[in-house]
Amino acid sequence: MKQRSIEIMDTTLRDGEQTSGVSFSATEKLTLAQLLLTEVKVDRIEIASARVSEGEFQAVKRITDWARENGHLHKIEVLTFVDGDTSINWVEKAGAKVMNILTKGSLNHLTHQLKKTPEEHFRDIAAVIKKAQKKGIDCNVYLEDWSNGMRNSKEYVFQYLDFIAKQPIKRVLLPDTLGILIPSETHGYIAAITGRYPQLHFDFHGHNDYDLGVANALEAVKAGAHGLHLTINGMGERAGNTPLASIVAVLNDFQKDVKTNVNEKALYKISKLVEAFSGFRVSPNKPVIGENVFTQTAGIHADGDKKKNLYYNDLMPERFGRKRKYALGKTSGKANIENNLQQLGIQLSDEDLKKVTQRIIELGDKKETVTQDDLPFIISDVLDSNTTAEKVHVEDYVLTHSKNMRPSTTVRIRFEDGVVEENAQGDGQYDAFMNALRKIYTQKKLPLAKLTDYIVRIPPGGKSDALCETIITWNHNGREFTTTGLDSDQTVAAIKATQKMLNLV
Ligand SMILES: CC(C)C(=O)C(=O)O
Repeated sequence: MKQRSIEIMDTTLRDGEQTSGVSFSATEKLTLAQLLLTEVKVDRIEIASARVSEGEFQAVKRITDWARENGHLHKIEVLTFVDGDTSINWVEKAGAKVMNILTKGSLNHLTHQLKKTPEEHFRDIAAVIKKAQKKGIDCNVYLEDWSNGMRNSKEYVFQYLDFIAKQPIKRVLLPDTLGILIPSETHGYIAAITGRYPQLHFDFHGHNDYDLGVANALEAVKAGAHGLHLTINGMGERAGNTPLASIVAVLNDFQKDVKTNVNEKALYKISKLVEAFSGFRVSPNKPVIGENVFTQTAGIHADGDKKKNLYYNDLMPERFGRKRKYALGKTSGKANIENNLQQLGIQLSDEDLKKVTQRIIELGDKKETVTQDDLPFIISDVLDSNTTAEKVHVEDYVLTHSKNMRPSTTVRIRFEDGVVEENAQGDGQYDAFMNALRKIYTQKKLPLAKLTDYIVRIPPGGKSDALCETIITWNHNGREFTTTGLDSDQTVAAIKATQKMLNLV
């Protein structure tokens, strides 16, 4: 099948930066520009608005310097205004070669904001294009508020397009400025325009106010649009712009008669980088790039995946440089855990698997999220307590913590010959626990190992805050040894480590 190429213009560095509270530094802009063009392989990038600030000027300059040396200069675009020479001079000084001129795409905007007639506006636009041309700068034109223009002043839009069709411009950029379009409307408007002006190149620029950014972009393509404007992570004013990753996946999977140059494998990486640079967090359920979107939580899905790929769809994580994950929690079940163990290369007996599953369910019940990285620690903890023949068991305890009073603990320890209970205060809850234990051991005239070191840490590599590991070093009659305890609570983890010690001396 012959495929039509869709030009992808990324505007993360211009419209995306209009996300409330976001500002990229010049270095961040340069890094993202380089990655967008060389790794993500979008066709063009819009990197700034002219005249904004000295910082913005420096950022544009650094990007155009790099782009000139690397053959990308004509892929770098700057938003400019119908302001005589001002924007043109700014763009020229910054070394850019393409400007996207912001013009009016609705009679309402033209009349009430610019207070001009269509003829006056067209005259001003033509003058700007002419001056830019003389300086060797290419022009595209934005029809701001175009979607409202089509709804309420179609005649004006066509008058404008008749005018612009005679101008030496490269592309006409059609923004749904307020994100008000629904897909059928987008299709109708774009089809009418591309049908009437087959000689012109049209880009669709969507916003996501009704969560229809992707659907509108798809319809624009179906109706004959030649290019799309997108942002990484759907950043942008209000509800943002059409997200690049989502629409690329949709086009690749559902619109086989078109193709883009975008490299799917780079989409997750660039998403993470933009998230880090912007501080704008990606929702975990954001398609393609969200943290959770390739994580199966329900055990039944993991079971189906193992049996015959029963839950397969085309949206495979590997396409985007990601991996399928199986969540560990109270609904995860045996199959999820087995999948994780398989990925880690660990084999367990049925009995041990049951115990590990039980521990994960207990943690899940406490609303803790367990990650794959936590799994080896849970296994070691559960299986460790299996193998230690329990002579001594910490049967019950009460830990109290109060303001202006010392923490206290009541402990009940079961020995082979009966249960002993004591209480004590301490500098902290664990210290109080140890003081009570010491009383019990003194009473029973039993030796107790001395604590020499105490470390608390989140299991290394663990990305969740579900668990902490307490590692205690003991000395008994000159012999040093270490025990560990794992729990969501630090003191409980320490008590578990202590119980192991009681059974080792
Ligand atoms: C500034 C303009 C071009 C814009 O982003 C829009 O209309 O959505």
